[in-house]
Amino acid sequence: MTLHANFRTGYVAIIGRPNVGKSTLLNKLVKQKISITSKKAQTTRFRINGILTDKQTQFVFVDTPGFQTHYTSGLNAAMNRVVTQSMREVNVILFVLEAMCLDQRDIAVLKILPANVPIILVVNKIDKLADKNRLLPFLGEVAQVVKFSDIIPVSAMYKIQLAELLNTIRNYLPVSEPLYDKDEITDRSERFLAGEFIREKLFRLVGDEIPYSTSVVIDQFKLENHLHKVYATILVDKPNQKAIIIGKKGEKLKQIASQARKDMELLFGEKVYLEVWVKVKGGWADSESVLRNLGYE
Ligand SMILES: Nc1nc2c(ncn2[C@@H]2O[C@H](COP(=O)(O)OP(=O)(O)OP(=O)(O)O)[C@@H](O)[C@H]2O)c(=O)[nH]1
Repeated sequence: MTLHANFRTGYVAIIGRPNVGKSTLLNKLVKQKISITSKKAQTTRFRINGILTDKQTQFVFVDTPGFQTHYTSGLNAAMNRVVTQSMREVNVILFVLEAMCLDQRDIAVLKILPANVPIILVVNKIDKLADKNRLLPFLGEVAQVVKFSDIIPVSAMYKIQLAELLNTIRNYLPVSEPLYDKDEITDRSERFLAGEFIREKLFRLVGDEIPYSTSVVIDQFKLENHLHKVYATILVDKPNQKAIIIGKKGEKLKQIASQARKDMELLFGEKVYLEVWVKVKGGWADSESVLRNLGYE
């Protein structure tokens, strides 16, 4: 590919409280399912890069975990560290809000944004607005809290104004050659994404109280004659949680594994053999060494 004379490349952080639509936005921008989405809050725990390369620009997106203001376990402290770290290294921050919703949790996130990085306010879910006239006064209210470089209302889900958003982001990226091959969508390994898919199904299919205390570990990930073999363990705190995840006659776990396997096959483009076990591991969310093993810094 011959490079455009003013080709730009840079890092973009997507920040916002849980459930405002950060993962959806990233997925729609990079046009492929990479980050996990769910109706429940806080499904993203890791930093995930999504990469979009067009003729003039390479956007390297950093999807950050839902910033946690309510709980104080070691896990959430680790997650907040990841958020703060990822923000200092980027060229521009997208601060995502849900239209007409500005509360203390959003303000808590706004307070940790670094002063020296441009911030674009992305007001998401405008498709839900029955009365569009209410948007302008709302934007005025938010602009009083922090000075934004730009304000772009969008609907991530319905891809409204995403081209405008990309054009605006581009203005803040330095002229530079691409950092990644143009076909790369994420620098996360397939192994990592396999774990993310299982976690997503847990969030979708298991009752409310369970997922926050669970984690997924990929024990083995190998490719044999075009067959991906994935062996995973879901770690839970208590035996009753294990029973819920497994379900009656193992039905729930079967459903989780089968849906996760289908997503993996789509992404890898090949057949997947998936085995998922559930193990009780008390108190893991507060143990520093377990957190390190799971990939948190
Ligand atoms: N109506 C509407 N719903 C949206 C839009 N964008 C996201 N959603 C929904 O909002 C919910 C949360 O979206 P996510 O993308 O998982 O949110 P998130 O900010 O990444 O959440 P965490 O991972 O918890 O931090 C999901 O049910 C999405 O389908 C949008 O533009 N319009």
